[in-house]
Amino acid sequence: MTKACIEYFALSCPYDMIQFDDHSILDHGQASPDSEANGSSLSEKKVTVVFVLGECLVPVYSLTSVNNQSWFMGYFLAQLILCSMSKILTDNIVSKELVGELIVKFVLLFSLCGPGSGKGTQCTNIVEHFGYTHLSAGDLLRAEKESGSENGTMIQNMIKEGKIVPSEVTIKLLQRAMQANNNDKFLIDGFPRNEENRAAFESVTRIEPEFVLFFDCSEEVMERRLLGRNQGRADDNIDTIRKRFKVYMESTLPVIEYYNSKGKVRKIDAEKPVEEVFEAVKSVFTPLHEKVKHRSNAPWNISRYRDRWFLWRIKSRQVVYQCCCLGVATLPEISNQI
Ligand SMILES: Nc1ncnc2c1ncn2[C@@H]1O[C@H](COP(=O)(O)OP(=O)(O)OP(=O)(O)O)[C@@H](O)[C@H]1O
Ligand SMILES: Nc1ccn([C@@H]2O[C@H](COP(=O)(O)O)[C@@H](O)[C@H]2O)c(=O)n1
Repeated sequence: MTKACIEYFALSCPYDMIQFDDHSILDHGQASPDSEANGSSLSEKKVTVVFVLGECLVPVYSLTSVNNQSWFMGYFLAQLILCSMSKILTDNIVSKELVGELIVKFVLLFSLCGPGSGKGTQCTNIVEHFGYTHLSAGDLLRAEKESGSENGTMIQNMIKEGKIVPSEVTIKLLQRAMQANNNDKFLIDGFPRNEENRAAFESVTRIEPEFVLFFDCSEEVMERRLLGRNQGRADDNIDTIRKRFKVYMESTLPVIEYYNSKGKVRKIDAEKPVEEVFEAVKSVFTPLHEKVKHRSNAPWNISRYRDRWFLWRIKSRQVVYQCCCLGVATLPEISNQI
């Protein structure tokens, strides 16, 4: 299992080791004003390439170019991987520690708490303070319903009943939202709501969360907050609220227990005032934020290899490369652009 793209290896590989089956890469290099992509320097240069092992191994063959440099590096990587992989691996694996400085992590966090515990409120604060992209599974489902999608009626009924929408629908919405965003830090709120959500997400995306936020709050307080929310939500009525609590106890708590057994849950007392809850949230986020703040500012790109979509980015100067498989998907709107 690739843990949020953490399984990296670095390969140090001289360019002349690569058997290009097509000289266009050299032609492209000569045409490029960029010295790293210059054909004459190819044979002299040694590069370190960081990439993910496992299913994400062959990611960047059909890629959209954002600029010449990243096109070049993407093409180079594809060639590197397509030629004698086993030789490269056995001869050139550098220790994971060495990669530490180069790695840019793809950070994923889940916020999994009872309805009305204040996760939406705190996620807004986290976005402002730490620069995460907040994806609320509930918001995505509500927007999908409003968009007139063929799943609209089903989603509406499930929300009204406080039931959990089938994973394939929710995961597709999450994937799309992640693909449309260049950020490398995602905070996914209200997901996974049950074991099926969790298992399906991990199997499709191969991503595990860095940690899971758990806002601890009694039903009494959550109920009072939901009834006072006044946002016109179809599920903020006492009947649906009770159903949601039942679903939460039966389906969501086991997921929290699962992550707890893996040491990933960060429990926060959510009954305190908003500001105090956020102080506790900050103390959870700050160490992680410090750890990854040297990340690359290279943009994320999306490409497809065979039936899999990949999110990738390359920083050419230090040759930092990061890739994340977003799973098997048919996304015609994106495939048309590639
Ligand atoms: N710590 C807090 N103290 C008092 N009120 C709060 C606190 N946090 C949030 N609220 C209020 O409680 C209501 C519910 O909060 P919020 O929408 O953030 O909950 P949620 O967990 O995202 O709910 P849902 O799962 O239904 O989307 C809102 O009106 C919000 O202003
Ligand atoms: N993973 C999810 C998340 C939400 N839902 C449905 O949306 C409702 C509202 O969710 P909030 O996160 O905004 O509270 C929820 O009660 C579910 O009906 C879902 O199906 N799957």
